[in-house]
Amino acid sequence: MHSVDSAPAAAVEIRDLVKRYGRKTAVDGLTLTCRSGEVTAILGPNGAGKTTTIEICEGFRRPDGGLVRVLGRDPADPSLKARVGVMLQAGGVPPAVRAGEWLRVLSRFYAHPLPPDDLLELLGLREHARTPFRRLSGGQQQRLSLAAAVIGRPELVFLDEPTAGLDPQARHACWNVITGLRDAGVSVVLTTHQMDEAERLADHVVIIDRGRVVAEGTPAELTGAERQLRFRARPGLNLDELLTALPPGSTAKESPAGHYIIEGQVGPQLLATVTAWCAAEGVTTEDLRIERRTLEDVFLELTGRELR
Ligand SMILES: Nc1ncnc2c1ncn2[C@@H]1O[C@H](COP(=O)(O)OP(=O)(O)OP(=O)(O)O)[C@@H](O)[C@H]1O
Repeated sequence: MHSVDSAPAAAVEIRDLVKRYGRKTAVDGLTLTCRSGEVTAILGPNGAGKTTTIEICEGFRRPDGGLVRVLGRDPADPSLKARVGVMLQAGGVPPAVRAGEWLRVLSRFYAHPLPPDDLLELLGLREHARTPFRRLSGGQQQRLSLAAAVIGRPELVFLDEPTAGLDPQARHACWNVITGLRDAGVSVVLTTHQMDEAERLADHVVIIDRGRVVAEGTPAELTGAERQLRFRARPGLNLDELLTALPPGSTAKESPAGHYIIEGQVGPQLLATVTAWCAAEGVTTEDLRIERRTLEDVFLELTGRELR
């Protein structure tokens, strides 16, 4: 029996979401689930519909179609305010307010806030506690926004490109805060177009392109455990012929044009066979390497385009 009061199985449930801006369809039938207690990364190139999707979940935009449930409720439900953390862009902070003061003010709205000083320390902002918001650098303002999103110990946090433009040290500080949230059982939904961020942080990765989900899974599921041989060469190589030279069970594909991927028992023997075949065909290879697939590769293979 389904009870209305039971805890939702999913932190966020999105079904057949559609959002149009005039004639432009930004989100085009998107379906995804963000599980409770997990970090879900929504990964996609510029304009894929990530921000639109997340702003609909935050209750800032209304969808044109489909269903969105956040902690089992409509995103506009006012009771979500105390339970959901949102990382706002700089706009929400009074320019003259000092960083530490801002966190202290916000913390008073919550029953069990995180200590503001701990957050400043974690995010490398301790020396800037007395700096007015307008005097903080862009990256410092961004970290303060992250602190503001999590200070109320929310059950769920939405982070739209939380580390875009940060230097490596600040990025790591943000990653630590995000993994700390997950360890504390908080559900995190973040958008990114940085592969390493998704691979590093996410339990579940949803790759979107042109407003639709093109693939999803754990980073390991998406990239596969297998190693592969990759190289670039002129487009249109006769892969059927190459396959006859390779051990049974090997696969070879060209995706996109001029980019070749061989999978199977990837080792010295396979490498030698491929290079010998290319030499016999008069094919010059570039960038020949054996490696695990990255999310970047997955995206390129799925869409034929680079992620950035
Ligand atoms: N307010 C708006 N009015 C008109 N078009 C919009 C508006 N907001 C977004 N779009 C368009 O909708 C599409 C999806 O935009 P969105 O910002 O959701 O993508 P994104 O994946 O977050 O991209 P980015 O990584 O660049 O932030 C884009 O083509 C964008 O130009």
